[in-house]
Amino acid sequence: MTATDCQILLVDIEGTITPITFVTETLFPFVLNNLDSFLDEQWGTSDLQPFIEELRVQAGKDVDAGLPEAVVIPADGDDAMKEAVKKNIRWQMHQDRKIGALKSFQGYMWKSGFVSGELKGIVYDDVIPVLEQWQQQGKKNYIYSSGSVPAQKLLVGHSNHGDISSYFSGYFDTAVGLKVEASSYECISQAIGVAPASILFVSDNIREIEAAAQAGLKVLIASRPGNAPLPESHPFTVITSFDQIQ
Ligand SMILES: CSCCC(=O)C(=O)COP(=O)(O)O
Ligand SMILES: [Mg+2]
Repeated sequence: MTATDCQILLVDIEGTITPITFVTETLFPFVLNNLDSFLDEQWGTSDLQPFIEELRVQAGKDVDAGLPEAVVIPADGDDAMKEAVKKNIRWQMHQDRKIGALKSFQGYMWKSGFVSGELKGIVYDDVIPVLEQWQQQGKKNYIYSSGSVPAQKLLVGHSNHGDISSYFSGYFDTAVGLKVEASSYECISQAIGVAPASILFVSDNIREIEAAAQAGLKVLIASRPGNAPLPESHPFTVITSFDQIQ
């Protein structure tokens, strides 16, 4: 079976359909630059509360796991807690952690930026015709990213190509498991209701590609400007543009 025999195109975001620089030079600075004022304004609101609780629970796990420099978040709700949350987020973002609690919070902060138009998701031009073509052929496109599902929807709903969400039939984040674990791809295959071999996964991260291949998915590595270098030798096909998907 070749890639075009697949029924499902499952794409990563950062480094695959979106430049890494958009994430590191636009999305992440938006959080870091607005963090203090955002938390000062939103502190105590019921909308913010679940995100803070998720961060607090994760901080407890990080401390228990003995992570160096892990920042404890107290449960008292006062200024000390707010300052610990700020410190915790900065610590996690400094390490570019792909942890659900951080990703959910980032997505919550990005919402105002995408809705106001200050943020516009960047999607490579070569991606759009392929999404369109797969859909026209009765196939389906999905996203699997470490970014939270709400953040994924914001990015494709407010992109440089307009609202491209109609090309996507569904979204997965690390709620199904880490992207470097084969079981996550088995979960996705079950959730979509197709055999792993009918799914083509495209990602810039070779560890994710290895995990997906182990689960039986077809895989392609995306090599985009600015992506991390790949090992000299590996068994996978590399594409530099989505028009090479065939
Ligand atoms: C709107 S998704 C934001 C990008 C992000 O935070 C991220 O971690 C993307 O990771 P990926 O799994 O898509 O490489
Ligand atoms: Mg990626």
